[in-house]
Amino acid sequence: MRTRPHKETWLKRPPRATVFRTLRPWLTDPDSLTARIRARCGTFAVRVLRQRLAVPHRDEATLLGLRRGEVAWLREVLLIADGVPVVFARSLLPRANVRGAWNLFHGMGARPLGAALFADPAISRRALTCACLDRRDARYHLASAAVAPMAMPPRVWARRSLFRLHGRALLVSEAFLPTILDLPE
Ligand SMILES: C=C(O[C@@H]1C=C(C(=O)O)C=C[C@H]1O)C(=O)O
Repeated sequence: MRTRPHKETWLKRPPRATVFRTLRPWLTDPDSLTARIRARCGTFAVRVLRQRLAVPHRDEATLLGLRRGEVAWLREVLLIADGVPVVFARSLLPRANVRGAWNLFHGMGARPLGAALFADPAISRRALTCACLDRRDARYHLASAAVAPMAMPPRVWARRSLFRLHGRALLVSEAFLPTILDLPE
Protein backbone atom coordinates (compact mmCIF):
# COMPACT_ATOMS: atom_id res chain seq x y z
CA MET A 1 0.00 0.00 0.00
CA ARG A 2 1.70 3.19 -1.14
CA THR A 3 1.11 6.07 1.19
CA ARG A 4 2.15 9.58 0.24
CA PRO A 5 4.92 10.95 2.46
CA HIS A 6 2.76 12.59 5.07
CA LYS A 7 3.74 14.58 8.09
CA GLU A 8 0.86 14.47 10.53
CA THR A 9 0.81 17.05 13.29
CA TRP A 10 1.37 15.78 16.81
CA LEU A 11 -0.39 18.09 19.25
CA LYS A 12 0.29 18.75 22.93
CA ARG A 13 -3.43 18.52 23.68
CA PRO A 14 -6.37 16.98 21.81
CA PRO A 15 -8.47 19.72 20.18
CA ARG A 16 -11.77 20.10 22.02
CA ALA A 17 -13.65 20.75 18.81
CA THR A 18 -12.74 17.47 17.10
CA VAL A 19 -12.09 14.90 19.84
CA PHE A 20 -14.96 13.13 21.61
CA ARG A 21 -15.17 14.17 25.24
CA THR A 22 -14.94 10.49 26.31
CA LEU A 23 -11.81 9.94 24.18
CA ARG A 24 -9.85 12.86 25.64
CA PRO A 25 -8.88 11.14 28.94
CA TRP A 26 -7.51 8.18 26.95
CA LEU A 27 -5.30 10.55 24.95
CA THR A 28 -4.06 12.51 27.94
CA ASP A 29 -3.77 10.15 30.93
CA PRO A 30 -0.01 9.96 31.65
CA ASP A 31 -0.30 6.81 33.74
CA SER A 32 -0.23 3.26 32.41
CA LEU A 33 -2.67 2.65 29.58
CA THR A 34 -2.62 -1.04 30.50
CA ALA A 35 -3.74 -0.23 34.04
CA ARG A 36 -6.47 2.11 32.77
CA ILE A 37 -7.88 -0.56 30.46
CA ARG A 38 -7.55 -3.31 33.08
CA ALA A 39 -9.61 -1.22 35.50
CA ARG A 40 -12.41 -1.09 32.94
CA CYS A 41 -12.67 -4.66 31.71
CA GLY A 42 -12.91 -8.22 32.96
CA THR A 43 -10.13 -9.90 31.00
CA PHE A 44 -7.13 -8.08 29.53
CA ALA A 45 -4.61 -9.49 27.09
CA VAL A 46 -1.74 -8.36 24.86
CA ARG A 47 -1.61 -9.87 21.36
CA VAL A 48 1.96 -9.52 20.09
CA LEU A 49 1.86 -8.91 16.33
CA ARG A 50 5.50 -8.21 15.53
CA GLN A 51 8.71 -7.95 17.47
CA ARG A 52 11.73 -7.57 15.23
CA LEU A 53 14.31 -5.16 13.84
CA ALA A 54 12.75 -2.57 11.54
CA VAL A 55 13.40 0.86 10.07
CA PRO A 56 11.30 3.45 11.95
CA HIS A 57 9.22 6.02 10.11
CA ARG A 58 11.05 9.27 9.56
CA ASP A 59 9.32 11.14 12.40
CA GLU A 60 9.95 8.24 14.78
CA ALA A 61 13.64 8.10 13.85
CA THR A 62 13.93 11.83 14.48
CA LEU A 63 12.39 11.49 17.95
CA LEU A 64 14.77 8.63 18.74
CA GLY A 65 17.82 10.45 17.39
CA LEU A 66 18.39 7.81 14.70
CA ARG A 67 19.78 8.39 11.23
CA ARG A 68 17.43 7.71 8.30
CA GLY A 69 17.47 3.99 7.49
CA GLU A 70 18.94 3.04 10.87
CA VAL A 71 17.11 0.03 12.31
CA ALA A 72 15.54 -0.21 15.76
CA TRP A 73 13.72 -2.93 17.68
CA LEU A 74 10.03 -2.79 16.87
CA ARG A 75 7.18 -4.22 18.94
CA GLU A 76 3.61 -3.99 17.70
CA VAL A 77 0.73 -5.31 19.76
CA LEU A 78 -3.02 -5.15 20.17
CA LEU A 79 -4.38 -4.51 23.64
CA ILE A 80 -7.45 -6.69 24.07
CA ALA A 81 -10.25 -5.94 26.54
CA ASP A 82 -12.76 -8.77 27.10
CA GLY A 83 -11.69 -10.31 23.81
CA VAL A 84 -12.04 -7.07 21.79
CA PRO A 85 -9.04 -5.12 20.39
CA VAL A 86 -9.10 -1.57 21.77
CA VAL A 87 -5.56 -0.23 21.12
CA PHE A 88 -2.92 -0.80 18.46
CA ALA A 89 0.45 -0.05 20.10
CA ARG A 90 3.81 0.37 18.37
CA SER A 91 7.02 0.70 20.36
CA LEU A 92 10.50 1.40 19.03
CA LEU A 93 13.82 0.97 20.77
CA PRO A 94 17.17 1.88 19.20
CA ARG A 95 19.44 -1.16 18.97
CA ALA A 96 22.10 0.48 21.11
CA ASN A 97 19.54 0.70 23.93
CA VAL A 98 18.84 -3.01 24.11
CA ARG A 99 21.90 -4.02 26.05
CA GLY A 100 21.47 -3.60 29.84
CA ALA A 101 19.14 -0.68 30.18
CA TRP A 102 16.26 -1.91 28.09
CA ASN A 103 16.53 -5.69 28.35
CA LEU A 104 12.88 -5.64 29.35
CA PHE A 105 11.95 -5.20 25.71
CA HIS A 106 12.88 -8.77 24.86
CA GLY A 107 11.68 -10.51 27.96
CA MET A 108 8.12 -9.24 27.79
CA GLY A 109 6.35 -11.69 25.48
CA ALA A 110 2.61 -11.28 26.01
CA ARG A 111 3.09 -9.32 29.23
CA PRO A 112 2.27 -5.63 28.78
CA LEU A 113 5.30 -3.36 28.36
CA GLY A 114 3.64 -0.94 30.74
CA ALA A 115 3.91 -3.41 33.59
CA ALA A 116 7.70 -3.03 33.39
CA LEU A 117 7.85 0.63 32.40
CA PHE A 118 5.74 1.86 35.30
CA ALA A 119 7.36 -0.48 37.83
CA ASP A 120 10.84 1.04 37.50
CA PRO A 121 11.21 4.44 39.21
CA ALA A 122 14.33 5.07 37.12
CA ILE A 123 12.17 5.18 33.99
CA SER A 124 10.68 8.59 33.19
CA ARG A 125 8.04 9.51 30.66
CA ARG A 126 8.20 12.61 28.48
CA ALA A 127 5.08 14.59 27.57
CA LEU A 128 2.34 12.91 25.57
CA THR A 129 1.36 14.24 22.17
CA CYS A 130 -1.56 13.16 20.01
CA ALA A 131 -2.46 13.08 16.33
CA CYS A 132 -5.32 12.04 14.10
CA LEU A 133 -4.09 9.27 11.79
CA ASP A 134 -5.78 8.56 8.48
CA ARG A 135 -5.08 6.62 5.29
CA ARG A 136 -2.16 8.90 4.46
CA ASP A 137 -0.21 7.45 7.38
CA ALA A 138 1.38 4.00 7.17
CA ARG A 139 0.58 3.42 10.84
CA TYR A 140 -3.12 3.73 10.06
CA HIS A 141 -2.72 0.80 7.66
CA LEU A 142 -0.71 -1.22 10.17
CA ALA A 143 -3.52 -0.82 12.70
CA SER A 144 -6.15 -1.56 10.07
CA ALA A 145 -4.41 -4.77 9.04
CA ALA A 146 -3.97 -5.77 12.67
CA VAL A 147 -7.68 -5.50 13.51
CA ALA A 148 -9.07 -6.93 10.25
CA PRO A 149 -11.78 -8.05 9.66
CA MET A 150 -12.96 -5.49 12.22
CA ALA A 151 -13.60 -2.29 10.22
CA MET A 152 -11.47 0.78 10.81
CA PRO A 153 -13.03 4.27 10.75
CA PRO A 154 -11.51 6.79 8.28
CA ARG A 155 -9.51 8.34 11.12
CA VAL A 156 -8.21 7.18 14.50
CA TRP A 157 -6.68 9.28 17.24
CA ALA A 158 -3.29 8.18 18.52
CA ARG A 159 -0.92 9.33 21.22
CA ARG A 160 2.80 8.84 21.73
CA SER A 161 5.57 9.64 24.18
CA LEU A 162 9.19 8.86 24.89
CA PHE A 163 10.20 6.81 27.92
CA ARG A 164 13.75 7.31 29.11
CA LEU A 165 16.03 5.12 31.21
CA HIS A 166 19.61 6.17 31.98
CA GLY A 167 19.46 8.60 29.06
CA ARG A 168 18.26 5.99 26.57
CA ALA A 169 14.91 6.30 24.82
CA LEU A 170 11.95 4.09 23.99
CA LEU A 171 9.15 5.52 21.81
CA VAL A 172 5.64 4.21 22.51
CA SER A 173 2.74 5.06 20.21
CA GLU A 174 -0.86 3.97 20.83
CA ALA A 175 -3.72 4.23 18.35
CA PHE A 176 -7.19 4.05 19.90
CA LEU A 177 -9.73 1.91 18.11
CA PRO A 178 -13.40 2.99 18.29
CA THR A 179 -14.05 0.07 20.66
CA ILE A 180 -12.14 1.93 23.41
CA LEU A 181 -15.25 4.06 23.86
CA ASP A 182 -17.27 0.95 24.74
CA LEU A 183 -15.30 0.70 27.99
CA PRO A 184 -16.77 2.53 30.98
CA GLU A 185 -15.52 6.10 31.43
C1 LIG B 1 3.29 1.75 27.95
C2 LIG B 1 2.35 0.90 28.26
O1 LIG B 1 2.37 -0.40 27.76
C3 LIG B 1 1.33 -0.78 26.90
C4 LIG B 1 1.68 -2.11 26.40
C5 LIG B 1 2.46 -2.23 25.28
C6 LIG B 1 3.06 -3.56 24.88
O2 LIG B 1 2.85 -4.56 25.62
O3 LIG B 1 3.76 -3.58 23.86
C7 LIG B 1 2.72 -1.11 24.47
C8 LIG B 1 2.16 0.11 24.76
C9 LIG B 1 1.21 0.29 25.85
O4 LIG B 1 -0.09 0.42 25.36
C10 LIG B 1 1.24 1.24 29.19
O5 LIG B 1 0.60 0.33 29.75
O6 LIG B 1 1.02 2.47 29.39
